[in-house]
Amino acid sequence: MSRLPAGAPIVTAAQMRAAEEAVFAGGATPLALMERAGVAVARQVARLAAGRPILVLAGTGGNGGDGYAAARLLREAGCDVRVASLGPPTHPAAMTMAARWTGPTWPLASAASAPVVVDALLGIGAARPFAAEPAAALDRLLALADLRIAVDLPSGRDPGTGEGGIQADVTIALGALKPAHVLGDDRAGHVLLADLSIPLASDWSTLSRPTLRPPRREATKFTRGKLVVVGGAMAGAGVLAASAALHGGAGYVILAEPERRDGAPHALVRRHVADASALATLLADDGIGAVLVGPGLGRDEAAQAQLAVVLASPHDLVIDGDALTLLGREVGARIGTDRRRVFLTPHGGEFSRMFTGHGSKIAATAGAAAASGATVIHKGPATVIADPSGRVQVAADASSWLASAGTGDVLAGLVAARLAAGDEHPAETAVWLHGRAAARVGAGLIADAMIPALSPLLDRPST
Ligand SMILES: NC(=O)C1=CN([C@@H]2O[C@H](COP(=O)(O)OP(=O)(O)OC[C@H]3O[C@@H](n4cnc5c(N)ncnc54)[C@H](O)[C@@H]3O)[C@@H](O)[C@H]2O)[C@@H](O)CC1
Ligand SMILES: [K+]
Repeated sequence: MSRLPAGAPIVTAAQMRAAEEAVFAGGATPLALMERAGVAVARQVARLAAGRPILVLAGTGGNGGDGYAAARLLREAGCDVRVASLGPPTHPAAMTMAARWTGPTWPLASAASAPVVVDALLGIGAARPFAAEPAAALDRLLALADLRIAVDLPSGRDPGTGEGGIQADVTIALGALKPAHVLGDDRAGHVLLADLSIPLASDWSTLSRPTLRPPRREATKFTRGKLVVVGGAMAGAGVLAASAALHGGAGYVILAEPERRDGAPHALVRRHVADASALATLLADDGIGAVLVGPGLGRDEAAQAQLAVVLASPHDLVIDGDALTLLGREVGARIGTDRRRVFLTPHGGEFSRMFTGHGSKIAATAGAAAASGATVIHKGPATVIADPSGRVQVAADASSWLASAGTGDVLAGLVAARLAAGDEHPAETAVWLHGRAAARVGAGLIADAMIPALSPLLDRPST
């Protein structure tokens, strides 16, 4: 997935149409807006085609209209352009754009291939799968192309969920990103955002770049963020989370472990906590900024007892891994968010054990945050962060090498560190640091290697 613009709004197809209507109410015509789309598409296609012949596949609706407009502009600019048409346009502005196109036009079924194919068949109005004949012609033309550029969406892709659709190398999102540009598989290819000057308001956006500041001059190790990580049966998970917390900005990290253990990092304060009552004693400390429970916790009775103690404490919490599975459907009832902030960091499986999500991953995560009162960091190829107020940020361009054991422990440790340190947006900062650290480590990353990559990011937030 490409590097998407930071902090860019993400809108549903319905919101996009409403925003367009507002532009029309303000005096712009649908034809003028379609021309803007055509200009944006033609500019990108000319750049990417670099002189190669171009075949524009034009549908019958607004998406096809964008295609006819782009084809005309490309031809005027001297490019070798042909159009393959799905049929006569039915959309009024598209009819005008088709009439203004005077270059060579073929029916889709009999069109000759070209090295650059521009897919302007279906956008946000895709209503059903293609019939057999256009589907076969499309497959043939796409297979023979060197470069496939989708206008607004790869045709057939569900704008809300990112499911289905043709395979594109580049997708030019028109006016705003839709969920399909950040969710689903990588069939949208490299996503470019074309600004059509359409005013938009949305609670959903791509992840913003965080504001990272060094500790205040008067900071002490305790005021910088005192964090307790509740370790469990799998010792490594707790160490990874606690190490990430130390490198991610917490001033004082205690790892509470069921057995006496030693080892690096030596900055980590290790406490032997034999049972739940010892944990309760450790947590009876007002100076604690946050508690992380879950990484390597296990799911046995001892783990249940530890989790109950953590939930009974008054501290802000990050709940991850096994602890999420232990909470299951009871999560909302058990976490109690009226006196504190709670962050849940599920992957897809853990999410579905807690919540009965509806709709796209964005909608389901927003629903889970509203229902539980917690901020939900729903991990995966696209990590969706939803807080209970309805605000959603999506990190969709993280390295696929992150699909590796222990990277979740690192993320949980980072969220907890930022929470303990008083970061206003701990989840967003943590996900950003996590993604950038993975990018720095690169191919073949292992979770341990991410940890030393974190500190330089705190120092140079713009990298
Ligand atoms: N978002 C924006 O601000 C703008 C959007 N425009 C374009 O307009 C598009 C939306 O236009 P529409 O609402 O007309 O929708 P589309 O053009 O995406 O699709 C609707 C058309 O395709 C046909 N169709 C649907 N499924 C089909 C199938 N399986 N096989 C064959 N035909 C099928 C429908 O009968 C209809 O004619 C956007 O995606 C974008 O490309 C631009 O023109 C202007 C600005
Ligand atoms: K398209």
